[in-house]
Amino acid sequence: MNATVIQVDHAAVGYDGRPVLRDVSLTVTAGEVVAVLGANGSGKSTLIRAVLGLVPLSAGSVTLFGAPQRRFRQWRRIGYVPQRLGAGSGVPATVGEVVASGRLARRGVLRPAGRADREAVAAALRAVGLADRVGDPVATLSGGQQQRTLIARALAGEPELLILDEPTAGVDAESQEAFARALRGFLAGGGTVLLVAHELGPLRPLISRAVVVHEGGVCHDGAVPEPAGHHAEPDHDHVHPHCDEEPAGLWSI
Ligand SMILES: Nc1ncnc2c1ncn2[C@@H]1O[C@H](COP(=O)(O)OP(=O)(O)OP(=O)(O)O)[C@@H](O)[C@H]1O
Repeated sequence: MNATVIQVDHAAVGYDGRPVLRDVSLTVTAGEVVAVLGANGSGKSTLIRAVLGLVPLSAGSVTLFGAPQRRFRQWRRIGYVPQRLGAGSGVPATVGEVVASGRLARRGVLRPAGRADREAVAAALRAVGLADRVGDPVATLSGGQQQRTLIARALAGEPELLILDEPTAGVDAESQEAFARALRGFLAGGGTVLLVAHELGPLRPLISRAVVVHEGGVCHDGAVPEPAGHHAEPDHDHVHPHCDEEPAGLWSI
């Protein structure tokens, strides 16, 4: 059996005392691609922030690579792509600089970039199809290309686990395909993925398991729900996860 990469046991999270997640348990093993699905505001981002220790648990526990999260120090084993940078973040950095920043945790800020760093940055840019944009300011890229830049930054750190918050939301078809290709390469190298998604699109065949969050709890953990009803056309791949005990219709996401 593959090693456990993420284990969440009976976790509860709240903001300012308001509960958002309650009694959530989740296991991700090496080589899996687990998609977290659910309606807006159901707590998907909160769940992955809790896995990363970016929000504290009010109950339960998180284990990363077999270590209790509060004692875990090997953060370079994890690449994180947060939800989209707001438009006009004002960052004048070039694509190459942003991707190179993904090497910092590996090389230490004070050591100059070496050949391995440069090669990792070049490989990550090729993986997302942006090698020809290396010198361009990030602000001049489309939203989808900016998202690919953030994915390349995470890949450049050569992580074992990628955690992605809606990597394809509002991203054009070309960027979605580029992302699916990059993910395939990452998986072929033995990587593990936890991602939040609304539309699976070209990612669908890569997903090994879906976890559906509803009203702060996990109501489904298993096969990827099929697109339903009039959304079933091939070009419309919204996911409509249902839970047995819930009436249909509550689930549109
Ligand atoms: N930093 C915060 N402070 C206070 N409340 C928050 C914070 N972040 C999220 N929330 C609230 O927690 C709930 C869950 O939010 P979360 O972002 O986890 O949902 P989500 O499922 O990822 O939603 P979406 O699909 O819209 O991204 C929402 O009601 C949200 O308003």
